[in-house]
Amino acid sequence: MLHSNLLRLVARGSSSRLMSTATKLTTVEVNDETGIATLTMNRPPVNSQNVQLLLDLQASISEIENNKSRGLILTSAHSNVFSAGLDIFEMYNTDVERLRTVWTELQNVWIALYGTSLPTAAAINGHAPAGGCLLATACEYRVMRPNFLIGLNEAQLGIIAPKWLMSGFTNVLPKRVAERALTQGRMFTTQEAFEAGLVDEIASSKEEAVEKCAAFIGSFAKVNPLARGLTKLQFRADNIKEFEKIREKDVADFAALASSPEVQKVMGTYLENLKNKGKK
Ligand SMILES: CC/C=C\CC/C=C/CC(=O)SCCNC(=O)CCNC(=O)[C@H](O)C(C)(C)COP(=O)(O)OP(=O)(O)OC[C@H]1O[C@@H](n2cnc3c(N)ncnc32)[C@H](O)[C@@H]1OP(=O)(O)O
Repeated sequence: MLHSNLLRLVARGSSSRLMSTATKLTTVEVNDETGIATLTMNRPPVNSQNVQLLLDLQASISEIENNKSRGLILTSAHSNVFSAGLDIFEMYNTDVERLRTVWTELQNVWIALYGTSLPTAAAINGHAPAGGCLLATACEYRVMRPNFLIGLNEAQLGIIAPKWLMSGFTNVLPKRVAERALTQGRMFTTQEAFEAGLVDEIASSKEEAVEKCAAFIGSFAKVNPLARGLTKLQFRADNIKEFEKIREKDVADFAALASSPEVQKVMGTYLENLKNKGKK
């Protein structure tokens, strides 16, 4: 009953409050009737994850946890990109300390999202490569618009994704599909992602994606939130424990790898290709 009431309210497009926007790069809006918070990334043009966006995401997740929201929907303010992953410009031609900060803040966002007891869902309204896919797979449910791409393409960039970064991905895909995709650095189309189980539903618009995410969160309306949250965290405990054991070494390993001349060269070429793409 509660669940169907919730769905009706969602469908009617009930009013919502814009909470503190934390900063300029994310906003949090709580639907007054459903109590579900929508966290929107807004760093034009592609929500590439620089340190500021990563810090703002953490602040917004904490805000949502503290304001008694019933769940969190992550989405993007842009029409064709959910998030382009880490800001490669911020990692290119920089010092080791900056690289350590970038990676530490990426870890912090991931653990905040993966490890929250709140119900979480991603309304993937555009491309979601690398760090974009990481955020989407840290959530419990994914709804994606058609004709976009999602995946962990690190292998194509000459980078080995650490285990924690793969864990959301490997949790939702059969092992052999995940292994092949990760070793190929494969980007899935929306349809392929749906067929493989990487996304749960396809929606024709962002609004529909957000509604479907809200319906997923609404499906827990009759479940005790404490029992739900603790059950979720038991499922995730092994990944979280393993991550906590290696997190400092992982920062050092990333900074050493990303600052190496070979990887800096790959980044330079990659950035050049991205810039030239726009001129073609
Ligand atoms: C080499 C990396 C080495 C180490 C890092 C290890 C860590 C890995 C985790 C990561 O997250 S790495 C990031 C990986 N991300 C990607 O490979 C995505 C690259 N971007 C794209 O494929 C496309 O931009 C897109 C599919 C996301 C969107 O395509 P479209 O809508 O056609 O936009 P444009 O390609 O024209 O891009 C617009 C604008 O944005 C800039 N940009 C795109 N992605 C990034 C990024 N990740 N970091 C910084 N900047 C990015 C792009 O250069 C364009 O800039 P203009 O100034 O030319 O407008």
